[in-house]
Amino acid sequence: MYQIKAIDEFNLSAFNDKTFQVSDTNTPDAIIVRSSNVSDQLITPRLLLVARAGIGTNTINIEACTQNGTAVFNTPGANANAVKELILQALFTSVRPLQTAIAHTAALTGDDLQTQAEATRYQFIGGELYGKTIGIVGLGTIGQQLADSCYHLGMQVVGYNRSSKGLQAVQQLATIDDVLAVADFVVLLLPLTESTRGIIAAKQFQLMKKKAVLLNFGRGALVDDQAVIEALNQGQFKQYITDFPAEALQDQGHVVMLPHLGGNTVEALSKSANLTVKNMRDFLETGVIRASVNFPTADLSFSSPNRLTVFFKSRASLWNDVSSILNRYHVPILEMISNTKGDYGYMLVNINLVANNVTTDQKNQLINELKAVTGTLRVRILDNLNA
Ligand SMILES: NC(=O)C1=CN([C@@H]2O[C@H](COP(=O)(O)OP(=O)(O)OC[C@H]3O[C@@H](n4cnc5c(N)ncnc54)[C@H](O)[C@@H]3O)[C@@H](O)[C@H]2O)C=CC1
Ligand SMILES: O=C(O)C(=O)COP(=O)(O)O
Repeated sequence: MYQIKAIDEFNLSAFNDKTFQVSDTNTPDAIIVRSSNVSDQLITPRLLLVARAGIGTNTINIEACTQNGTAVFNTPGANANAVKELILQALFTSVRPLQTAIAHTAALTGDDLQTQAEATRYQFIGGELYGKTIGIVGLGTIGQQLADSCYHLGMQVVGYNRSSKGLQAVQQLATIDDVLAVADFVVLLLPLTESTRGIIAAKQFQLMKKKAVLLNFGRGALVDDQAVIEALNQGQFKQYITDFPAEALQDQGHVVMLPHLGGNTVEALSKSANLTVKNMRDFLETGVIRASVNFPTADLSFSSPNRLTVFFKSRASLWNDVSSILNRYHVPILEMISNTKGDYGYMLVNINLVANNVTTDQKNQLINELKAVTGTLRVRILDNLNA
């Protein structure tokens, strides 16, 4: 029975069956998590997978997981529309003073509210997004969806991504600095990695238009908060809207903080949770990987009573070593698939232990011999639950 540990709040009813047990153990087989930190202490030899319901994996030590033979999953695209809509809402709110206008209207007293409201509405003259330039830094799933929406709103859309995307709605510029120099609104939608940490700092603010608004929906640490405060104080740009609150930014003028709301819609949470459960079940029960952060894709129909799965650091004669061990145990290979991702590989091998009279002891010996093959990082033999 697989022990599943949930680090954040989840509805785990999908895991209450004979195969899975939700548990508070510190040595789980699988972890399900949102944005919380996954402590390295949980990456034990027993840990088969970490499933991130969401996209950002900066709170998971991916390298340690890979070396431990632990697959890491996330849910690409599941919350993209939610984030896009929140950014649009933030953009609209940044050009029309809606909150103050609503508060002002609510505070009016007397008989003729309409006349009073119209007499004072000049205080709330806003601007339009139409015709303005939006610069999107990070043209992944969210960035592309945002670019399309902004294009259809009549905005000029420029963007930067480390790889060229060939997008119709976006004029892709060569550097982030090029984007900062021309944009009225800059939206950060990068993942947090060693190369993106602090990517927007003092030098970048000097390039921005004085009336520009910076919207950070990627991660707080993409931006140097102290430099934000200084740049705003010096009037180098107009406003910082961030989905990642920080003490340094509290009570600072021209800073708007949201409590990490981007993916927080019923629809996005449900899509992420469903995909997470599917990723986990597929991998634990059949070894199949449709999309993982660190394991290669591998999908093979589980048409045999048993299946061997091996995650390994690629090496020329590894397959020869694995197949000769299977031969020695008289286990024929019925079907197999092997794929690589970077330096690592993953194979699914359909086998039949029952027909070949392999005892439980022999099966355990077989697993130990396979684990001893140079380069193997995780070896599993699965029983076909539908056989
Ligand atoms: N505020 C919120 O609640 C949410 C925030 N996010 C953040 O937004 C990020 C993007 O999300 P998605 O678009 O779904 O992910 P994605 O993986 O589809 O897109 C990321 C894009 O960034 C590009 N990129 C990576 N490193 C780069 C670099 N150094 N320079 C330039 N481009 C680089 C990639 O090529 C890719 O196009 C996530 O990693 C996460 O940190 C995502 C979802 C919700
Ligand atoms: O998917 C992401 O990267 C997000 O930032 C959303 O995270 P959450 O699941 O809302 O904690």
